[in-house]
Amino acid sequence: MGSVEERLLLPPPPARSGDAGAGGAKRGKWEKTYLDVLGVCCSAEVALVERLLKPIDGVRAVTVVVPSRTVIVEHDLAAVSQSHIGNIGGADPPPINDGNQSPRHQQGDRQEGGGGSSLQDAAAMIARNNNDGYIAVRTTALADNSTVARMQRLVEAAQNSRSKTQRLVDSCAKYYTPAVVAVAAGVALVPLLLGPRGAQDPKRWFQLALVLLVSACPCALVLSTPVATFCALLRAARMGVLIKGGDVLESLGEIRVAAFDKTGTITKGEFSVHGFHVVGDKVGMSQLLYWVSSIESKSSHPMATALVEYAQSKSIQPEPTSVTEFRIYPGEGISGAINGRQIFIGNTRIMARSSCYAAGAGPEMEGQQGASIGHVIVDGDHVAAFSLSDDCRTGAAEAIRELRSMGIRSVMLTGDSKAAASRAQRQLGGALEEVHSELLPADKVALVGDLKARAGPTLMVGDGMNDAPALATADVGVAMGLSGSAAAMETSHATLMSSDVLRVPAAVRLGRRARATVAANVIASVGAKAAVLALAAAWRPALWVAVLADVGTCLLVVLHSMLLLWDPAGAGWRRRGGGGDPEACRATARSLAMRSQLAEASNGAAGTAQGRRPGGGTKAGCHCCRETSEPSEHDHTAVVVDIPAPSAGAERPGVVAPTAAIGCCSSSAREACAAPTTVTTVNSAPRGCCGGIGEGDSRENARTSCCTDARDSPKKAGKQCNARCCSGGKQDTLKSQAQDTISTLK
Ligand SMILES: Nc1ncnc2c1ncn2[C@@H]1O[C@H](COP(=O)(O)OP(=O)(O)OP(=O)(O)O)[C@@H](O)[C@H]1O
Ligand SMILES: [Zn+2]
Repeated sequence: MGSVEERLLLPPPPARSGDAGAGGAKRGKWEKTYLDVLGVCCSAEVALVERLLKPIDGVRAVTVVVPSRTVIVEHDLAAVSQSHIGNIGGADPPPINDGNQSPRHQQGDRQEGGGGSSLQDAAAMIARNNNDGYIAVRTTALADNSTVARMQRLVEAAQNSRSKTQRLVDSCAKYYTPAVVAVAAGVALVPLLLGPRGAQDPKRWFQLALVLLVSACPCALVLSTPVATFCALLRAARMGVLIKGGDVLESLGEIRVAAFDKTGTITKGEFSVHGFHVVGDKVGMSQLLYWVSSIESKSSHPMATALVEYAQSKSIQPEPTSVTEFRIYPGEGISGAINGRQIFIGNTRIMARSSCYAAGAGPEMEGQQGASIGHVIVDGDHVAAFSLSDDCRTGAAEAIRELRSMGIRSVMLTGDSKAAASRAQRQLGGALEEVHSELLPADKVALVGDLKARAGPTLMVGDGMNDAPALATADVGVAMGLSGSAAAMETSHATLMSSDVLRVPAAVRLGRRARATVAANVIASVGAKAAVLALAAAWRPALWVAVLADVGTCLLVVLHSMLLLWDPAGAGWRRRGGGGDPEACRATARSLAMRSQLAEASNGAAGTAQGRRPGGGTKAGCHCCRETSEPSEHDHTAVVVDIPAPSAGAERPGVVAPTAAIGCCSSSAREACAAPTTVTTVNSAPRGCCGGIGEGDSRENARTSCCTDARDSPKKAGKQCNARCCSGGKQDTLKSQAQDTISTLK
């Protein structure tokens, strides 16, 4: 515990994203301070954090959210300052702010965070980009009222409610050892208590006490859960599912209901536009497509991509820079101002928001069975309607049927229209047991809560930012890692590293196997000890039998847990670096490349994008599967970013550049890689992807054979390059996830 305490008290490196920070949110007389404390990595440390913070005068409540490594301290600002709390909690002192945003936002969002540089740096930069001008800033709402902040609160509430059971378990555990020692001492002292008659055989009682102490040694019992969990997490990672911890695995095994988001989860999220019709004669088609595509190019919604492409197919080029006042209305659509016009695009809800009450979609849209209908409102006038649709993913129906065969109900929760939801249900052959449509993010949360109450432990699979609160509310939230939003990945408890929804039943099955393994381990370890004790009490206490049973059950538990690595589907024991699952490997590579792309997009990468194949993905080969992965038809997001090598000495060890990234073993980038290519650091790269690379900590360069044909050994190929095989994003949870994967794959 001492070392944990040290870690918690150590101020984290200021430049690292997500390590530490503090900020506050005013709650009347009381202040809430949020600390991102790197040291909190398991629930065992919750009690320690509470012990550190609760005794402070003026602190009313301390909540530790383990998954996000956040400590929320409610305190009286007059009695104890934020910086005092921050210092004790191990975070940088909180900066002065109006107290509206949690600092746990990642680097790009950390204006108020304790990262130490964002707000100052930003001001200096703006003052440099505007020497001769001036900047007018108008604040229209408190950050506390923003959608992101609201979602964050929903997420937080969901995560807080989960840690209570864990606390109960933790508080029981701390009484075990003292209790055993006390009982053993009692047994040893029995002869004294019994008086002269009992003292005849004090040696026997003493031996019995020793046997009790050895038998009570909970080695096998303690190993029974973590070893099984470790093996199951490794197995999950190999099949392309990143699970954020053993408790998630446990919950996976209990799932009774699976709720699926539609767009991007059950369906591909690749819309095609069926029709785009101008309503009235106020605006021409070209003008309209220009406005719509320019505004949509700022949105990450799958419909936006389709509308932009539709405009481009009509030779209209969007100009996102001409759009101002861009806003997203989750579950409704988007809005923006362009050429002095206020434009709203979305479903019927957005019409109400824009004070436009059109009679209907228009006769052109009639007969568009099962399509999603969208509307365009310009300065309060309904000027266009469009229809689009997308299709279910391959394997979605099979996944749902498989879940049903396991006794799990499947439900759809979608923000899309009833018609679009019914269309998906028809494509699935009516496999879903319930379909709920036209839901806002809060509706999804309520429905997940309802499913939990009436049907039992619930799993939610989703991809969008609008799914994040529901993912957090579910017993297990699973994000679509390949195409999903950062918010969904950040909030979820597990991430699918491919678009293959069949991994969902596979993960649940693994969760069940892990639970059964743990149960058998517990029974074996407790049973063996009970047998030894019974033998000792009934016959004679033999210390060697107790020791043998102790070591034997430990071995048994470990070997039994390792069976989880066995793939019952027939692939057997998969070795790292040879014969891995090509699809999982390929998917991991794609997803990590995608994350690096996201990181690049948000921060502005210092690098050049190479190997980008619009609509075709990147040819990627990974050592873990020893195969060169051909892109599938869905590999749209794959990207390879090679960072040119800096001049000698330019590399700065310890400088974290989370945006710097390269794709996984790109063959197409071979030439570029033949020249030394250096990635200074990748703080979340699951190095196992390329098998055998990446010794040392995450800041070191790895010399790998990434750029050579994946089938060739590094020596045979004769070319080596300094390269990180795969890079991840900058989120802290993703980082820890990746680090978990690295250690498991190691
Ligand atoms: N960028 C956009 N352009 C046009 N319409 C949009 C946009 N974003 C959202 N909408 C409208 O809002 C509706 C709800 O969006 P939301 O993101 O909540 O759910 P969804 O993606 O359609 O479905 P799901 O919840 O299954 O992922 C969409 O069906 C669409 O009609
Ligand atoms: Zn979705």
